[in-house]
Amino acid sequence: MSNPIFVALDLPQLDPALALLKQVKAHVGGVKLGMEFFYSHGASGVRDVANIGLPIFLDLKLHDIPNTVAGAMQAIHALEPAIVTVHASGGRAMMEDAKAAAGEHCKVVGVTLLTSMDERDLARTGVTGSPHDQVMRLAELAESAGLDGIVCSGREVGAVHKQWRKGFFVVPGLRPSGKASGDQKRVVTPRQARDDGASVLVIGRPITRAEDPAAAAREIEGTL
Ligand SMILES: O=c1ccn([C@@H]2O[C@H](COP(=O)(O)O)[C@@H](O)[C@H]2O)c(=O)[nH]1
Repeated sequence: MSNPIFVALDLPQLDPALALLKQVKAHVGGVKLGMEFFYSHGASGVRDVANIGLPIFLDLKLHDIPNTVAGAMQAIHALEPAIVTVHASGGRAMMEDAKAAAGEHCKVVGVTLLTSMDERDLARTGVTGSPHDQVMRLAELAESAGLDGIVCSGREVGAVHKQWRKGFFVVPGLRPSGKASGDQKRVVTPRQARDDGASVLVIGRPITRAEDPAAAAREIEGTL
């Protein structure tokens, strides 16, 4: 099995981000670039990262009307991302149009419920029920819209995997045992998520903020 770890390169400066990626490259299978990276360094920053030779996951969490999201998907074709995110709560038509506009080799996955949210946070948005129920509901919607998979926490991935056998499941909110959760609330270990059916393990700070990022990535890889 190829390495499922995608390191989340949430760093404000381009050169240190590229240097860090070169250090950890041997121990990860891809790189995840989110809003912090994209808004700071744009398409040219993405190309600089792509030159290092790892698959690119553009975690832009698109969420707008269908026409606008489809236009954004077309605009990022040239960057040849392997994976792009949209918010599943943007609705079925938005997800259908996002998938239709994506490049042939680009997986489109729907963010269900952010891993930084628990039941109380969800209730404050006006949604009653558990995070588990909300993830299952949005997973069903994403599948019916033709997406490749979803983003969910490791607490739900086992159940979603049973319901959507061919789905592609991206799991952030991962912490090796004993490491600080920070702002993440629905947390599991990388090994647990992998055993429960995660296709991609998104790991940021446990690697990028480690004293020795290459050693941290190697250690996590060794637990899988
Ligand atoms: O529900 C979600 C969706 C996306 N993320 C992203 O994953 C990484 C996690 O970083 P850590 O430093 O390992 O906590 C980050 O880039 C988020 O934007 C998420 O955490 N949860």
